[in-house]
Amino acid sequence: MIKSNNPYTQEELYNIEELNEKEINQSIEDADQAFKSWKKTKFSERQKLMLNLAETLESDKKKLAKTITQEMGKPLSQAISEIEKCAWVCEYYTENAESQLADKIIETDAQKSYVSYEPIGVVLAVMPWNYPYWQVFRFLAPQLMAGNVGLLKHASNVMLSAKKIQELVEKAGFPKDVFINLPIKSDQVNKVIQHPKVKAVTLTGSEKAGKAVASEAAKHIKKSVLELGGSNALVVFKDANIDQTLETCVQARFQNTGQSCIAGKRLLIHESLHEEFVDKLITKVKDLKSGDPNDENTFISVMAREDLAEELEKQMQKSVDQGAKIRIGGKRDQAYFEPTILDDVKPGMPVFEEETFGPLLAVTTFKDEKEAIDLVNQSNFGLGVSLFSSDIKAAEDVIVNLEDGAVFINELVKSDPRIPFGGTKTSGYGRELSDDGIMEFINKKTVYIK
Ligand SMILES: O=CCCCC(=O)O
Repeated sequence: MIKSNNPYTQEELYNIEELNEKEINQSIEDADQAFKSWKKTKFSERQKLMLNLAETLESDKKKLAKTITQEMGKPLSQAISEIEKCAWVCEYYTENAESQLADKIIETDAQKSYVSYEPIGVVLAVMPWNYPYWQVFRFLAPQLMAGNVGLLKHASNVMLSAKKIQELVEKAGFPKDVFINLPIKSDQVNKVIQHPKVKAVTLTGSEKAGKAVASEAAKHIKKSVLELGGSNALVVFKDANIDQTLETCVQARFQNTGQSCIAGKRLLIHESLHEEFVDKLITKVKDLKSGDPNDENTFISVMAREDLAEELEKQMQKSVDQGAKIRIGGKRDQAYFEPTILDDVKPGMPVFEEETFGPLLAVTTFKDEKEAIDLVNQSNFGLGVSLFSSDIKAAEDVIVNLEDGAVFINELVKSDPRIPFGGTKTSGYGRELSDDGIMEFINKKTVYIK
C-alpha cells in the first residue's frame, strides 16, 4: 500500500494499492500503442492540445494548488505560482517545439543530407515531491510536443497530484495513454526500466535514487537524464549591493520552505561584509511569515515530512558540535523547522558538505576571490551558483573558474523554460527545458541521399 498524511494537519490523505506487475506491463503496452499514432500527429495538432493544457492549468490553478498544499505543505501562494509556471512551460513548447525539431540541412557531397529529429517512444519519468506539478510538466511538455509518450512514477507522498496530472492531460484532449501515471513504489521502478518498450528514463531526485536508476538504465543500454541534488553557493563579493542581495538570498534559500535542489544553501560572504550582512539577514528572516500553508500570506510552513525535518536537525546539530553557531532559528516541532541561519560554517561540516533540504542557511566567510572560487568548487554538487557584485565585468571573469551547470549574476538560480537547466558532478547530467531539454529523448537521424 502507498500511504500519505497531510504534513500540516497529520490527517491521512490516502492509502492506495500499488499496481501489480501485470498492470504495470499493461500500462507500458498501452503507452507504446499510443506512441504508434501519437508520433505521426502534426505539430499543429500537438500545439492545439498543449495550449488547451496550459489553459486548463490556468483556469484550475487554485484547485490544483490546494492539492499541493495538502500533500506536501507548500504555502498556497507558492503552490499557485507553481501551477502558473506549468502553464508557461506548456505555452513555451507550443510556440517553440516545431522550430526546435525542424530538420537540419547539412551540406556534404550528397545530393541532400540532413538530420531528422524523431521521437524514441515511451519515456519513464521518476519525479520528486518538492514541486509535484512543475517537475512533471517540465518533462511532459517538451516530450509530448516531440512525439514521445510518458509514464510517471511520482513520489509516494504526492500521488493525488500525480493522478490529477494524468486527468489534466486527458481533459485537454490528448489521446488516451500518451501520458500514464503509474502508482507504484520505488522498488518497482527497475521492472519498468527493464521493459523493452521503455526507451529511456529521466529522474529528478536524490543521488541515491539517481545511481539506482542510471545503473539499471545502463544495464539495458537506455539513456538516462539525472537532475539530482545541489548545494548552491550564494557568493557575495565586497562590492555587492547589500539590500538587493539580501532580498535575493532570502528568496533563494527560504522559498518552498528551503526544499529545492537549486536553493542557495551556502552563503559565502566577503569577510568585510560579514557582520553587517548577517545582522540584516537575521532581521529579514525574523520577518518571514511562518504558519498554516493554506493561508495565502504564509511564506514558510511545515516541511513535507517529519523525517526530513529530523534529518536537517541532525545535520545542523553535528555542524554545531563542530563549531558552527546558530544565529537564528534552530528549533524543530514535528515537521516544522524554524528558518535558521548557521554562522561560522567551515568545509568539513555537514551543512557545508551535504545537501540541506530545508530552511537552513550556512554562512562561511572568504578573504579574496580565489578563496571564494575554491569554496564554491569544493562541493561535490554542481547545480548552480549565484554571484553578487556591482562590477558585472569582474563577476563575469569569475564564471570560467566555476564548475557548476549554471551561473547567475545578481540573481538566484532559477529555472526558466527558455534556458537549459541541469548540473555537473553529483548534481547529475543532461539538461531539461529549452532546446536542450526537448532534444534529450530524440533520435537524431542522419539522412544522406546520394
Ligand atoms: O529540486 C529542484 C527544484 C527545481 C525548482 C525549479 O525548477 O524552480
